[in-house]
Amino acid sequence: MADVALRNISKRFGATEAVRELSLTINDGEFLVLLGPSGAGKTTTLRLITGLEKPDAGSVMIDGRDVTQDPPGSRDIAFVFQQYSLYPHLSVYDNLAFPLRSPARRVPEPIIRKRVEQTADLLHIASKLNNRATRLSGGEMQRVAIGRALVRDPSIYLMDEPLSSLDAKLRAELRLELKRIQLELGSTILYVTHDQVEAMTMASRIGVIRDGRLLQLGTPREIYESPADSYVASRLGTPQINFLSAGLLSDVPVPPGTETVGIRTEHLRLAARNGGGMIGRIHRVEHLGEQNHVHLDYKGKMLVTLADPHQPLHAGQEVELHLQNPLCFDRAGQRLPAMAH
Ligand SMILES: Nc1ncnc2c1ncn2[C@@H]1O[C@H](COP(=O)(O)OP(=O)(O)OP(=O)(O)O)[C@@H](O)[C@H]1O
Repeated sequence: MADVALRNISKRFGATEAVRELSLTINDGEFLVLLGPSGAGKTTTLRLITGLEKPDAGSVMIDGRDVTQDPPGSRDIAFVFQQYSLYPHLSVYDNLAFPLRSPARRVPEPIIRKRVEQTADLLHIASKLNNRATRLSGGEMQRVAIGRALVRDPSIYLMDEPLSSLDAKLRAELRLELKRIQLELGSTILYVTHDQVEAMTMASRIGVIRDGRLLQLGTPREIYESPADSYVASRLGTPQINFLSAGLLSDVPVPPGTETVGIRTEHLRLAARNGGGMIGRIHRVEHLGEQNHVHLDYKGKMLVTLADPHQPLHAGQEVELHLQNPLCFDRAGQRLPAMAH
């Protein structure tokens, strides 16, 4: 495995600036997740690393070597796509062996067998090695697709939303497995997704990307607790963070220059009316089993928060809102440091 670095990389397609002056280092053994909406430039970033696209400016470095002008085949990168790209007429075994059988590699058959069997064990598909690739469930196919990357020992694995075509249960299962495998093998992975749960659970660090720009890079905790701006704050957290104009608050100390406060569910406590300043009216309570989503109207603005299912709350009820350390943003949406206590 190796370090991979992008230095000030830009790529334009006609009028679209897909990637703008993006710099990023993926450290050896790191699981870095690029999180961003559709069209943010995630796939283009991966394609620039593989060499399938050439940057207009900037460079790609692998282990300190500038590979910007090198052809894709020489870069020693394994790529897992969104859709499983298996050879349908081949068995699972032959699909897994395929990357090792290229004439350039000349890997002896006994070593291929060993690598394929180890990989199949790792992915819990050892019993399926003789199946035709098409005779597998969606989850098994995607395991084989991931396995085809894992049989090799490249500088880096690039993964483009590899779990997005699976149902929620399989996604959750493979998320855990991918993380386990990455830790076990010490692999370097750059993984792109628009799914915040994948980013939060698997990443060593998350890079939040929008309109081709890297907005913030940090551990999941840093990104969640100390977002650089209101957009980054809105990318993580369920229910989504609520934004309120600072002028609507009463008795909540905020730093000078605060235009908007960001209220996550853990910043908001609902209580029975008892003379407090901020009164909201419950609009709807959604019962989700282990918790309730409470939608409430505060001065004409709808807020959504979580509440304990045992707390007696119902539509039409008036409650007090108690804010604890909400996030504060200036006019431009940049986060302001919290007030000293
Ligand atoms: N070959 C191309 N020709 C023209 N425009 C392109 C090309 N590839 C990407 N783009 C544009 O560049 C921007 C970034 O696209 P990219 O595929 O990198 O986004 P993404 O973050 O991977 O999105 P998604 O999550 O939908 O895959 C988009 O506006 C897209 O339309």
